Amino acid sequence: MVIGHGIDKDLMNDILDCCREFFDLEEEEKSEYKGKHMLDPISYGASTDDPATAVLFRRNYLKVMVHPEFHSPSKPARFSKVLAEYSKAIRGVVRELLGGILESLGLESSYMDRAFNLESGQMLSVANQYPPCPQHELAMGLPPHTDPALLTVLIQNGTDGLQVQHKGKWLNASIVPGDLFVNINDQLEIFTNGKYKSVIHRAIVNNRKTRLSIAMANGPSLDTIINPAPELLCSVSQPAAYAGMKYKDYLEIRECIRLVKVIKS
Ligand SMILES: O=C(O)CCC(=O)C(=O)O
Ligand SMILES: [Fe+2]
Repeated sequence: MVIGHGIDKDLMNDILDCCREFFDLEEEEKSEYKGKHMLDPISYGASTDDPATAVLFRRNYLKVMVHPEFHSPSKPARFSKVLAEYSKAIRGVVRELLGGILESLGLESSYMDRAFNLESGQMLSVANQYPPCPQHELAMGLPPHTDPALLTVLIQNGTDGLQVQHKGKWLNASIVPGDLFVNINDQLEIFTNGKYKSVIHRAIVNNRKTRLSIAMANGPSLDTIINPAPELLCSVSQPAAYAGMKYKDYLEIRECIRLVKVIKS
């Protein structure tokens, strides 16, 4: 949890309101964004659209690429302005956090631009809406997963539902409005050669209130290959435990694995 991050609370409430207003639009207005490919600049969808997730999962989502190119749905009217401002603020916090993480490993914070190409890094805004579900104990919002990027920064509308796996147990993440919940992602696990682990998490649903969360996923640029940092390796005691690949290929392989699961189910 990150507090004292300096992001205006009104801005956090505004972006949550904009996402809620987007989900409240008529279905025809949202349908132009129905996603086809995971690298579409804007994609809107529901777990019920996908045969693999239709029965068990209850989630609507809106994914928007906000960096290095900025995109935004045209409605609600102020969405674009608020999303641009919020993305910029999150990028600032992420730079600070990554700098601290690199220093904690004895590395220079300038690694961020050399190794991650953060200046042209891919940033994806993922808004998740989980409507109340009468049989909530039989359903789920999002299945257990790790996020593929470097760091994800999440906020929510005051209703909990995120769970994090720790020592084999699911722990509820209670997120205070105004705080930022930050997860380590796969590319950072690779870079640190497993010293920092990508966090396994999932979202559960409730039978009372709609939950809204916004996860800002901050990755390297799509062409970057992240390898374990040579400074953290020793050929005898700490050999590289991961093989790097282009971030774009990594994302595509993950998507293929997901689709294979859909076909098999
Ligand atoms: O809604 C949540 O709390 C989790 C969202 C999430 O894990 C994601 O968007 O990757
Ligand atoms: Fe996630």
